[in-house]
Amino acid sequence: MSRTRGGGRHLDEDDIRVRARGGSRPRTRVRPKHEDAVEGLVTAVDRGRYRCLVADTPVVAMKARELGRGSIVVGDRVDVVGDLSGRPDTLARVVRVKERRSVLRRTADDTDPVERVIVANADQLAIVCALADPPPQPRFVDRCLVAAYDAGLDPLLCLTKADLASPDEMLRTYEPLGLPYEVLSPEGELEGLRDRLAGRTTVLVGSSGVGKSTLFNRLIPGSDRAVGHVNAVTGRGRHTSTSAVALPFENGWLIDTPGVRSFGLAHIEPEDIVEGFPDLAELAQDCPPGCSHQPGEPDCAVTAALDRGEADPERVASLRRLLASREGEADQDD
Ligand SMILES: Nc1nc2c(ncn2[C@@H]2O[C@H](COP(=O)(O)OP(=O)(O)OP(=O)(O)O)[C@@H](O)[C@H]2O)c(=O)[nH]1
Repeated sequence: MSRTRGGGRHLDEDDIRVRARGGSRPRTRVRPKHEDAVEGLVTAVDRGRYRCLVADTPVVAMKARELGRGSIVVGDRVDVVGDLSGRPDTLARVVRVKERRSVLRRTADDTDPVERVIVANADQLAIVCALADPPPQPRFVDRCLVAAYDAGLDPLLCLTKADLASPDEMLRTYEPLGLPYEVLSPEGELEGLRDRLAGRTTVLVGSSGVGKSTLFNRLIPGSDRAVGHVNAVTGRGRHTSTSAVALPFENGWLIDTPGVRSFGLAHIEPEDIVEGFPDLAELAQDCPPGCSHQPGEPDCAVTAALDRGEADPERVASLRRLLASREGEADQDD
């Protein structure tokens, strides 16, 4: 079996056991080569069942045994065989997972080395943060940014409840990062946000109460987030709040992650965060190995450039904040 860089597996001919010539009886069970497999997109996962969209038909599938323990997540492109009619009580089989373009991961907490893939093949991370009720949570935003940089997703800041408070302070905080953002209120236009989402695969994250469901339901009226999750895979009323669900939106996909309230970042190396700041990454090449880039760190080339006036102080401050959030020093928003 060959493994691809993104963790996908392809079966090749070595994987198919060939009966030695000269056997007396023909095999009764021929292992299919899956040449007839059809490509599908995983839109929901629930306890070993994968809802896949196959040529516009929603099909429920299980994982073929030969795929072993490797995970299949929402956003995966897969090859499916078997009953693809989508009729109730039919079950197809996922036989291949295609190479992933991107992988959004989290660790359960900052001390847990086990990383989980949450979503595959997304290209944008929409970080939903309220301006009031609950108060803005810049540290949550920072952690999401680190996860986005690590996954290679473009971050998008969605500031909700602008009818309750001004976005100015949050915008000042994030201005040095040059983040795209949308300021949203109940009666306000959604056109700008729609444009940013159209044609892309966007994962939405936000902590409880920030208005993520409200936003989802405005963008996709009738999607009824909570009920949607329950029915997406099994058609039954079971609560599946921890798994992601992809919904089609304007030639792209919106992926809701109801169970993801924060990102454990233990799997992320500080260098990966610095890479998110190309201007500072170049300077950091002259730092000693393992440099924290924090004030007082000996021989830090970033600090030296800052002192010479050759580094943007706001960007250095942002980088330091994100590095600190990786260390868990700024885990909780006040
Ligand atoms: N004033 C104001 N209230 C809002 C806005 N958006 C959402 N709300 C309210 O905020 C509360 C929380 O909204 P939800 O959409 O349920 O928030 P959520 O992020 O999905 O939270 P969970 O359901 O806990 O995941 C609800 O009472 C909404 O009516 C907004 O733009 N302005």
